[in-house]
Amino acid sequence: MTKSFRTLDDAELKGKRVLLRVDLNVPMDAGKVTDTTRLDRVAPTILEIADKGGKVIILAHFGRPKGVDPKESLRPVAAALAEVIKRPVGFAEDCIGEVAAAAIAKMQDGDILCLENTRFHKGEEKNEPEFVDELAKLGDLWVNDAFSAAHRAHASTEGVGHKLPAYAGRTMQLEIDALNKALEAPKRPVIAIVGGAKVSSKIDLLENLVSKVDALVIGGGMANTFLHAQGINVGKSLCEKDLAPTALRIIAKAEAANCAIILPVDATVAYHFAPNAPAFAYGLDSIPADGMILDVGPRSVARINAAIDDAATLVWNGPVGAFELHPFDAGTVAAAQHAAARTKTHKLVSVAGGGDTVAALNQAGVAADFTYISTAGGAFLEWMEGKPLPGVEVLRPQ
Ligand SMILES: Nc1ncnc2c1ncn2[C@@H]1O[C@H](COP(=O)(O)OP(=O)(O)O)[C@@H](O)[C@H]1O
Ligand SMILES: O=C(OP(=O)(O)O)[C@H](O)COP(=O)(O)O
Repeated sequence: MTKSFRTLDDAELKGKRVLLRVDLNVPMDAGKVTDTTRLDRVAPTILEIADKGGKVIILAHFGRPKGVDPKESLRPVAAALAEVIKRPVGFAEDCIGEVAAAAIAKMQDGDILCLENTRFHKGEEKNEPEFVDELAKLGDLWVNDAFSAAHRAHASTEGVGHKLPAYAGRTMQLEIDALNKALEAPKRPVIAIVGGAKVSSKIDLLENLVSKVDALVIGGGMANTFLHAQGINVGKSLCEKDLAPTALRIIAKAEAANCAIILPVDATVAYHFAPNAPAFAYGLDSIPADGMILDVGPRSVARINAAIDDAATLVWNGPVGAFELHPFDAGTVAAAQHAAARTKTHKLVSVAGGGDTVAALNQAGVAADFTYISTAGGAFLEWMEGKPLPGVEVLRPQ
């Protein structure tokens, strides 16, 4: 599949200003990167361009800021990237305009520069032509190595690819090859686990996913919206109540497609989100009004593990609990360990992806036991649905 793209093998890089789109949307805690998987994965592309004499100009987003927000700066991520690749990484406080142009003008061949969060400009997510032009004039060619952001038709993930010669980076190539290999003709039954907190941006894709998989486990923040839709009181849990009709539609579609929907049957509840906060297992008929569901409960874990036992292939995006803080990691860790053990005994092909999901599997110490770990979460699920990804399509020769 990747043969239909131009890759770094086809690019003349020496002396060129290479706009390199990567995904630096890494998990952070108190200003420190807590999982470097996405940085590790883009390192080969950065080093190859630099070593071939290109000027590496990194474009990336971080979080979902509304305008400029110092809390969502890429500066600490650029510093972490420098540690990973063991090379200096410069930083410019804007991704367009004079600040960016001046920093690029100072670059020598082989230098690496990270530009500030592209999402500080509203033109990024809107893919505005003026913003695309501002980005495009900073480079001679564009390399897309952000498979995990390829489902976004944003200026830096798609727009610039129409303005400059476009190439796939090494991670982009590897991801598509590996996913094709693992999932092109998946062994059935296929089970998907979808959790996490990005409810509104991921719920729609469940609608198509239910026709591709035999069972869908819904956990994490995503599950709360489904529970609420079924009339269950979820207290103060993360829940997007306005999406209840969507959740009910997905349940109906799953029934029509013969896809089993596996929702939590109990919950781990706390009254505040803090390390080692007192936590209690509740049945779904008795979630306290002032409590928050922060993990699936023990009976739900047993159900998830039994569903994994029935499957030949697992795809997973989104932790089933707020795994960053103990004890709310219990459900995710237990399911991850169970899937890893079955993969090791060749009973399961397991593919998991997403910035936080991979961090959770690393935390559980089992990422290496999975068949394949993708950097992508939402993009991987959209790929799974068979949807064209804008950041991939733009790489195909016109
Ligand atoms: N019940 C829950 N309540 C609140 N947050 C949750 C819950 N379950 C999971 N999360 C959060 O979901 C986040 C990950 O979601 P998401 O970004 O969708 O995953 P990924 O980055 O793997 O694609 C984590 O920060 C985790 O704490
Ligand atoms: O972290 C990402 O996706 P993921 O949460 O699906 O793994 C990507 O950087 C995309 O981020 P976005 O969902 O804010 O566009």
